[in-house]
Amino acid sequence: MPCYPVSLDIRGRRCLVVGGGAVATRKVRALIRCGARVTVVTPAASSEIETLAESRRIELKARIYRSGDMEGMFLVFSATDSRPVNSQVHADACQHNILCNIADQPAACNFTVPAVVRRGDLMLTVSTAGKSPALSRRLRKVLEAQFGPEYGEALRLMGAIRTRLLGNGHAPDAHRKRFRSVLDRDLIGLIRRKDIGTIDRILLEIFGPGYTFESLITAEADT
Ligand SMILES: C[C@@]1(CC(=O)O)c2cc3[nH]c(cc4nc(cc5[nH]c(cc(n2)[C@H]1CCC(=O)O)[C@@](C)(CC(=O)O)[C@@H]5CCC(=O)O)C(CC(=O)O)=C4CCC(=O)O)c(CCC(=O)O)c3CC(=O)O
Ligand SMILES: NC(=O)C1=CN([C@@H]2O[C@H](COP(=O)(O)OP(=O)(O)OC[C@H]3O[C@@H](n4cnc5c(N)ncnc54)[C@H](O)[C@@H]3O)[C@@H](O)[C@H]2O)C=CC1
Repeated sequence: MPCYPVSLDIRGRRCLVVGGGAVATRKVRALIRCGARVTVVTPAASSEIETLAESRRIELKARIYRSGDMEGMFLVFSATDSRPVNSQVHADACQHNILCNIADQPAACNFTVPAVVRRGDLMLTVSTAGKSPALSRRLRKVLEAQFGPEYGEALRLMGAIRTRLLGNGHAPDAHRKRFRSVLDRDLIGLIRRKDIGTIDRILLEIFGPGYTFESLITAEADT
């Protein structure tokens, strides 16, 4: 059965990470970057987890896992080196209906974590449904080489144009055509070459006065 892809907004949500080794640390790093409220439960933590706890960016419970740790969690990750502990976390998460990721048991995961390339708010992900993380990593590197920072900037520009157009009313058919034509005019290449003069001429032609690269790009902050 294929996996269902989603992009989760986890800002302010409580997430539990059981374990404090290399895999747990990778999960913690990704979670706090996306604004989650992270609790780590582990008797032995990596220095990165220790530092995050000291600066109060995460909560650290320096002990072995207990079923009660699951209470009130939005997502749960188990990355201990003990299969029975990981299985217990899985059983507890199932009982509480909480989505869980179990590091050593892809088949028991409700969700797996893909390899990620970020360019501003643009996110490219690779998943192999747990079959080959090495292949995910390899494809991530291919994507990284192919999609440079210009894609992040293009997204910022397209987002700003869209916000402004939608602010003036909905007209999906007309908007779709205009968005396609700006992309058809090699917007990405023009941004890569920093040819702002040509971009502004194209924007004027397609969207009319007031749509300049500089004004749009400064209006749109990455989230
Ligand atoms: C199922 C999943 C569960 C989950 O964690 O969500 C899972 C499970 C396991 N990983 C294992 C090993 C490795 N994991 C990596 C790397 C990554 N693993 C990631 C995700 C996932 N790993 C999920 C599936 C994602 C998918 O569908 O592809 C990435 C993409 C994202 C991230 O973790 O941040 C990140 C790359 C980030 C990047 O570089 O961009 C490497 C590569 C390396 O380090 O060079 C190796 C060694 C090479 C190899 O084994 O392939 C083992 C075996 C342990 C053992 O041998 O016993 C298991 C357990 C098992 O399979 O039993
Ligand atoms: N999903 C993935 O991307 C990968 C998964 N793995 C799997 O993930 C597991 C963890 O890998 P590493 O982080 O390298 O291991 P590690 O040995 O560095 O860390 C294990 C951690 O689990 C903690 N732990 C042990 N018992 C515990 C308990 N009862 N409660 C709470 N914490 C406990 C330990 O204190 C330690 O911090 C491995 O068993 C491996 O099979 C390995 C590589 C990649």
